[in-house]
Amino acid sequence: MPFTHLKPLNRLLGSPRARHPHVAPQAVSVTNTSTTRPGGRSSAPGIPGDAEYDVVIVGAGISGLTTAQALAKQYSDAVPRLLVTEARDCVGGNIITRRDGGYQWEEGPNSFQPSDAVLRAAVDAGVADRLVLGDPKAPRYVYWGGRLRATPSGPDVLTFDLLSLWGKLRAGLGAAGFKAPLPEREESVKEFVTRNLGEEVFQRLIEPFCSGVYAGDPAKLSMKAAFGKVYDLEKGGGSIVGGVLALMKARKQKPPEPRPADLPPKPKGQTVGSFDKGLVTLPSAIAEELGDRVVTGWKLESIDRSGDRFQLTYDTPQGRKKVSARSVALTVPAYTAASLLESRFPKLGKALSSIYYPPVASVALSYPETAILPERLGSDGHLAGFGQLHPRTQGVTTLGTIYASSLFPGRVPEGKVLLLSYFGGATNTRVATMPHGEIVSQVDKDLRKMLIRSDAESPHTVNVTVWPRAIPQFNVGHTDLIQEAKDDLASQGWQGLHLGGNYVAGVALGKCMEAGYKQAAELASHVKSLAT
Ligand SMILES: Cc1cc2nc3c(=O)[nH]c(=O)nc-3n(C[C@H](O)[C@H](O)[C@H](O)COP(=O)(O)OP(=O)(O)OC[C@H]3O[C@@H](n4cnc5c(N)ncnc54)[C@H](O)[C@@H]3O)c2cc1C
Ligand SMILES: C=Cc1c2[nH]c(c1C)Cc1[nH]c(c(CCC(=O)O)c1C)Cc1[nH]c(c(C)c1CCC(=O)O)Cc1[nH]c(c(C)c1C=C)C2
Repeated sequence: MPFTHLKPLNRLLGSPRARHPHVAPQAVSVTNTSTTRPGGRSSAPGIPGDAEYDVVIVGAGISGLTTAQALAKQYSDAVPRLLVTEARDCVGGNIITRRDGGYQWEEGPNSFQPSDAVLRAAVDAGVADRLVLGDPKAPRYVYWGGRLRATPSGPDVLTFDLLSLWGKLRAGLGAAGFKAPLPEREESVKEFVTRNLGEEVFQRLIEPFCSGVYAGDPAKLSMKAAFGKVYDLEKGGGSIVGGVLALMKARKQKPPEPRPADLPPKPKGQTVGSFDKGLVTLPSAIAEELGDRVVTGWKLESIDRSGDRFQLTYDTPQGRKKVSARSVALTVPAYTAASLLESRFPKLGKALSSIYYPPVASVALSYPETAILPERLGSDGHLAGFGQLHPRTQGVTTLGTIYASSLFPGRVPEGKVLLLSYFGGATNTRVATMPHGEIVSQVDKDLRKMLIRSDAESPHTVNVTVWPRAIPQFNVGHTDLIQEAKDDLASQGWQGLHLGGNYVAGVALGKCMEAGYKQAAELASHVKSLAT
């Protein structure tokens, strides 16, 4: 289990894509083989213009789809007329699974933490039997001082060698409360962690962890917004240990509600999950269940208000269409929400357009198993572990690499390994304009320092995807920006327009799903309040 003594942090913590030339591609990928993207849906031509709905959800990424799924399953009485609209020709948003030549890989997210929200979505979509879980013991490595070192995994918390003895002592003392108090001003992740746990924990564990979750810059990310649960520990308990104890006491006094009987058992340890045919299984299954309540190729062009209804104008394969709704959930990226609303809501426009999305490349390379350095092989002779992260100080450009073929079975031809590396991010924005060949060469060069034999043959490039705007950064001030945007909408009585999506919910897939369920309840309650 990685980062165990920081477990709370972990816990929180087809081309052309667009049907229309004016829809900006979300990611640009080049695959060595021709494939079609699973999960694609054709647009439903049957939706009439000027149709009236109770709720319209804009965006069929995981946030919009789980909101719709919950509305359809739990609130169909309050919300009988529901429509989900997606600009691209397929559902899933960032979730893109591809398969070809014996390989299966993810271009966007690679896995999720199997929280109850995720399990609920899988059960409701009828795909719980297709869940696959990674080995909870698979180590995560950090490259430090010329070696890959396992992050602590419980029993080895005192002996692991990623931190020095002094680093461990400093972290222990700080966690117990021997540290400067929480300041009034909002701290960055770097400031918070250095103050609480010391420089070593920051440099060797948390800085790479920020790459592995946000591809972000920890000097800019906000502790409160990016890792709120850990922030709350110190705030609520005076120290990290104090916060954990207070939380345990509160849980004892008010035990959690029993889990619904239809959910699969809670997975043991800190594992990650996917589906046998990849992450796209879930959005595809939800969209399938929703049937003609989902339309693709529908790009929202404008939103207006008339009386107590919202008027939405779309560019669709059948031309311009208008629909009206009592309530709208906008689950598009922050920059899209800003451009749709800024003329009427300048404060919202300024707030949302300032949320930064750095570019990230995901690079899938395959090597023969014989190319792996012998010391990286497990007792079964295969590459062992979840993956590795590379602190920015260690002379490696690639942010990190997931051992994709080790994590879940059946994703490579016999005798091969598939490594999914990430490149760029908030501290290396040059990736957006780098030729793909150059990115691949650099990743390969980096891997030969740590994982691949220096004399190994060149890798087979399975895929390179460059996300020009990959992940929203929860930088210092983020919580205030979201509040400003919501306040601006409320000031003109537009509470029926809900802002959703990962820049509000949190970037983890599980967070998006959790927020989707909450948003469904709010939308249903808004619609009910209008009806009475
Ligand atoms: C490279 C990468 C790796 C990641 N790895 C992980 C991981 O391992 N685990 C994890 O938990 N998370 C990971 N994430 C984060 C996670 O994938 C996202 O936070 C999540 O998928 C966001 O879902 P969403 O529905 O909020 O947004 P999106 O997926 O962005 O969906 C928004 C949708 O809105 C549509 N849209 C945009 N404009 C319009 C318009 N005008 N009209 C109609 N529709 C519109 C878009 O086409 C899109 O489909 C990763 C992300 C990236 C980019
Ligand atoms: C640039 C590299 C990235 C890698 N994954 C992501 C990026 C930006 C995005 C990402 N990864 C995770 C999440 C969800 C977090 C959550 O709270 O559930 C997101 C948005 C999961 C994750 N991946 C790694 C860790 C340590 C975590 C946290 C949860 C866990 O422990 O499982 C590690 C990791 N991510 C990447 C690599 C190369 C890597 C290496 C070990 C890629």
